Amino acid sequence: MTALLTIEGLRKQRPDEPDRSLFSDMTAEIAAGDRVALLGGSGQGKSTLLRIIALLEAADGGRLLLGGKEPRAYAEPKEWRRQACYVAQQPVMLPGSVEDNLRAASGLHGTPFDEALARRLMDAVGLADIGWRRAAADLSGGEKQRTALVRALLLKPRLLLLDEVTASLDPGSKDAVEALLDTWSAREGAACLWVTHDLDQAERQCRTVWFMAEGRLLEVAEADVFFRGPATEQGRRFVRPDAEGRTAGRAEAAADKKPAASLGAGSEGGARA
Ligand SMILES: Nc1ncnc2c1ncn2[C@@H]1O[C@H](COP(=O)(O)OP(=O)(O)OP(=O)(O)O)[C@@H](O)[C@H]1O
Repeated sequence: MTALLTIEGLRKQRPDEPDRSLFSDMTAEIAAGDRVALLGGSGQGKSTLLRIIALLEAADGGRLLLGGKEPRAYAEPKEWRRQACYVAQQPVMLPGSVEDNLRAASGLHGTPFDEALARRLMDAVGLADIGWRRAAADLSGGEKQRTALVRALLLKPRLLLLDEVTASLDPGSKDAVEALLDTWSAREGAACLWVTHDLDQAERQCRTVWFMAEGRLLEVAEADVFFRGPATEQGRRFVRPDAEGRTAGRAEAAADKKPAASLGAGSEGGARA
């Protein structure tokens, strides 16, 4: 079966030092509906890789295929980006109101705006009471982050590129977003590629880990195998258990499984084949 996303020998030079690679020889695949955590220390190029996959930045070598097709086989980059949607850590709100932002995707792609779904999604991320006429620029960082996520989900992408999407959220909102993405991924068959520094979140949300270190994809492993014992010394140092067996990135209270989000009646309508 054709992978949803294939990256082959991807290479990126460092923006500040073009003679040195940021990463090279990145080869991996994501299947439809898969959930992958892209882990690694700060500055490895995780966000850069997500942005390359979303065609927001160019690679310096290698190939990308989405649904078995290269970017040039798509009529326009926006058609690729609708299917492989990047959700930024620092979300950019478009000028105008919350509603303008929620309607942006349908405006761009000429598809009808599903207001009922937008309301259910805003409810699921804890923004049921936010006024849609409010200026989007005035929202708090966490409100912007959740609005940007809902805006992305309304596109019904096949691949969500999630760049630390819960980083500005309080614990309750973070749980709500995780529960929504759980439900959404199962219901829509959307694959998720998570960049997160929260190892508990990675373990809860993902079946597969891609571990980046030393400018390469050093390990691709099932998440439970990786978290039980990384295959490389670099991986073991990254996971680094303390005396109680926890790792540096783990929040103590976060080990419990979170309840699934309810999207209410009618949200099955957009399920993909
Ligand atoms: N536009 C840019 N100009 C100059 N340097 C950049 C630019 N974008 C990224 N970099 C550099 O490229 C490297 C990789 O950045 P990137 O944000 O992709 O790493 P990361 O693994 O996501 O890091 P973190 O975990 O800290 O978010 C960093 O050294 C960063 O400073």
